Amino acid sequence: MAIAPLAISIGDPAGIGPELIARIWDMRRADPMPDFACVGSAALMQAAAMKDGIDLPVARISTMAEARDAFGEALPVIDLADVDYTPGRPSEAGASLALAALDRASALAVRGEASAMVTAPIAKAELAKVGFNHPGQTEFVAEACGIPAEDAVMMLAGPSLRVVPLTVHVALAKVPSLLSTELIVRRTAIAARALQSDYGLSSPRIALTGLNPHAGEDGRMGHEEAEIIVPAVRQLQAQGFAVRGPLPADTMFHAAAREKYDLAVCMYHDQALIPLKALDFDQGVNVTLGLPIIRTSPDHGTAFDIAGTGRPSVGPMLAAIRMAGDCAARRHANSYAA
Ligand SMILES: NC(=O)C1=CN([C@@H]2O[C@H](COP(=O)(O)OP(=O)(O)OC[C@H]3O[C@@H](n4cnc5c(N)ncnc54)[C@H](O)[C@@H]3O)[C@@H](O)[C@H]2O)C=CC1
Ligand SMILES: NCC(=O)COP(=O)(O)O
Repeated sequence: MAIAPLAISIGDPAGIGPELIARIWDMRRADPMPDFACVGSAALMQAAAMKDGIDLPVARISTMAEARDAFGEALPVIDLADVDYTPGRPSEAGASLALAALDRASALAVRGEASAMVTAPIAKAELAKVGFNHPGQTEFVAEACGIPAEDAVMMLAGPSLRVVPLTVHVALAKVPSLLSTELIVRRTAIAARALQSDYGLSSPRIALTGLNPHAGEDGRMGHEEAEIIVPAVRQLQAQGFAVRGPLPADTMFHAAAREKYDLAVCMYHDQALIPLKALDFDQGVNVTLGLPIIRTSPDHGTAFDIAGTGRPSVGPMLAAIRMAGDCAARRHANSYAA
């Protein structure tokens, strides 16, 4: 049986999502990629493409089954609403479209009508104005899948590095109280199993960071390492995972250090995302591990400052589409091998 197309949610239509989707579809012949459908607005996609100098044929579809036939000649679009295209100027109508698209793309993936979902960027503050009450798309998709938000693990991956932030969209001051041995073990084990099943790493090597400078320097600069992280490392090792740490975060991202692990599990958002974006911004993918479905996203946000200028790089969005396609193909092959 053929693999179903991907569903791409349009993201905030005032951001760079629409022009990236249009440009990537336009590259499909020169640079083969998985078939996909855009969930959003057909007229808006055409307006974004035109501003980018692309003559974009669209095929309004109602089922994903129609997307495969259409993809070669037109961008398949599940047309949810007609919203004005005003790049760089977010609006409530645009945020409502972004939310509706995220919701529909999630449903398509959960029902298996899409082989994976790729989410173009949203602005969390804009979506909050129209009732979005999740910290990010990760938690929204987890809920759509019926799994607890704690079990949806964010990983950012690029050619040089993979990172998991154990705590994500929370104030830095709250991080120490949110970290626990249980949380570290649970989320690291989910990430390790996903690397085995979806990324073909039979025994992923995982390095855990410390929380404090120099991983606490024997308790002189903090106690979280000894009290929380070391017991987690021991438990994970006892479960058979190739885990080591806590390592000082400042010295584990240089080239030689990165060769010693497949995944860095970090204690908070910026500890993970700063090295990833410094090294791999233009090919960085944000993927949610631990879900029954596949969900990826580019590592960047809405970039309102350059929306509609033709300047945004397609690199991260294209990498997110390719990774979703690769993971879907691996799951498809595994389901036949089972
Ligand atoms: N996957 C998602 O949905 C994400 C959403 N966000 C949201 O995006 C909004 C804006 O966040 P910022 O911190 O400003 O990050 P941002 O990633 O939107 O922009 C940061 C800088 O990178 C540039 N940039 C971003 N993507 C680019 C691309 N493809 N090509 C060239 N340059 C690019 C922007 O022009 C800007 O100068 C926030 O509301 C945030 O919540 C942020 C990260 C991920
Ligand atoms: N910093 C990563 C980010 O903002 C993406 O979050 P999410 O919307 O994918 O949960």
